[in-house]
Amino acid sequence: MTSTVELPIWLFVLILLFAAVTAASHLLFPSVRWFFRRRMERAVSRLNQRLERPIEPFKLARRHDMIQRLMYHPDVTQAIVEHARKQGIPENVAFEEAKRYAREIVPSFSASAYFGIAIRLARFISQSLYRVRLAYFDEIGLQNIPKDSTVVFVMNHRSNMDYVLVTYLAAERSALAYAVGEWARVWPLSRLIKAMGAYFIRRTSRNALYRKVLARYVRLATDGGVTQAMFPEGGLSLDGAPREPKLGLLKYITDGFNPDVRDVVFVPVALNYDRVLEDRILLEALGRGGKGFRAKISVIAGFFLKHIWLRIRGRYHKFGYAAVSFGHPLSLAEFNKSTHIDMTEDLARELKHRIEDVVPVLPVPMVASIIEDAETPISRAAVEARFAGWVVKLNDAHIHLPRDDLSYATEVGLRMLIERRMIIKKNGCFAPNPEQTEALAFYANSIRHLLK
Ligand SMILES: CCCCCCCCCCCCCCCC(=O)SCCNC(=O)CCNC(=O)[C@H](O)C(C)(C)COP(=O)(O)OP(=O)(O)OC[C@H]1O[C@@H](n2cnc3c(N)ncnc32)[C@H](O)[C@@H]1OP(=O)(O)O
Repeated sequence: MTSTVELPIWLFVLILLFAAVTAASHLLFPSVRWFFRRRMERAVSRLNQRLERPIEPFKLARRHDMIQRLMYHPDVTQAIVEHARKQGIPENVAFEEAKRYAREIVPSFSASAYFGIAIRLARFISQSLYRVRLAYFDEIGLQNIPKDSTVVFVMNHRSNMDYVLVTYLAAERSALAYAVGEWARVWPLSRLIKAMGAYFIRRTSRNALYRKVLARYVRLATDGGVTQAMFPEGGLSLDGAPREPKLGLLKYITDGFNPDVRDVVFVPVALNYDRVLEDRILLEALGRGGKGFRAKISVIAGFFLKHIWLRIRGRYHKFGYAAVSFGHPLSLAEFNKSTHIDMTEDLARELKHRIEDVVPVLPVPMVASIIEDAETPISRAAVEARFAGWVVKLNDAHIHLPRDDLSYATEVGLRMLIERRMIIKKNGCFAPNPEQTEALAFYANSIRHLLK
């Protein structure tokens, strides 16, 4: 063993390199990974002390383990066999296909990314664009949600600001795992969204294997107590009115629901705005028969650059009020006790009802509906009088009157609608701008269901 070996330098260097890589992968990397995991666990346990709903161990599980759990679940294994038979492909090929779906769906939550970056960014963006208000908050209902239940926030979808606002407003309570459509599955956005703990879903996928993997993941996350957030409408409202709910995710949550394991509590969330950032783009899509929501990067960049320039020149105004309501929670265990022909459908209808009930009534939507309903041009005093009338009639609804001042609220509504040329002023009276009737309707439609 003591004899010397003569080696060419390049071979000696190669041997050294292999030794270094082996040492790193077997010694250094695992200890670095252990170090960072310990650090993350300490950070999370500190976080959990202040969160109302602590981050669940399920969410912190290693992504690889979660994918394995999904892949070897009997339901998924059976779906793989069926898929292979139907497609006439070998089972290992079907297995790899299912694994691809699992990798696409399963997030890799990072508490530091969520609480360190996203929450701060969400607060900054929300407060710099809007006067953010909490319209209605069922304090007692939310406080009485059992700690061991799984909470699912179900919300209406009016703008991409929805999840920014709700993430910011729910920050003290918990980290929300959103169900995100395929539109966001572009690198690097997809990595960021997975780090937020959100999971990707495909809409209109007719692939039974994919849907089985998705259904199983939703089941695992729900049994794991993960606080979730979803938009049952399945997409942004194009005309401003609430859309019919899609049933898939709700079905995946109710299928196999066992109240003895863990209750599921749905929290209805309703959002409304004096100005929806994407309103023109949504109306364009509506004009194209709802096909394709086209938000060009150049348009978005131009929009923000214009407002940064206005801010530099001190002429920037926020986009009015943005309000969020947290409605009366629904316990699935309780809901399950009453008889249902189609539980999922009944559940979807009840949640839609609870969301719509608490949609915040803001100055612009209210003034827009008053002017849209007026047969003839209407004076400012008449607008204010009708506004006052609705405040009385809608005693259950959540009318946000800035400064608790009806006259000021009327002023805000009229000013913003004039500035955006959705209404015109002639001889002291206000009327819809004939070229902007859809835009005016877009805001009126958000509360139309309350003005019945
Ligand atoms: C800057 C700072 C930022 C800070 C921020 C931080 C965090 C930020 C994270 C990002 C956050 C982004 C947030 C994005 C927000 C969106 O992307 S919203 C759009 C995506 N979300 C959704 O679509 C949710 C609602 N959609 C669904 O539930 C849909 O059903 C699904 C699951 C997508 C599937 O849709 P689909 O393919 O059209 O199929 P669908 O006909 O609805 O039916 C599906 C299932 O429902 C069943 N079903 C249908 N009708 C019935 C019935 N009556 N009874 C029972 N079952 C039924 C069907 O049988 C089928 O079941 P399976 O055969 O699969 O078992």
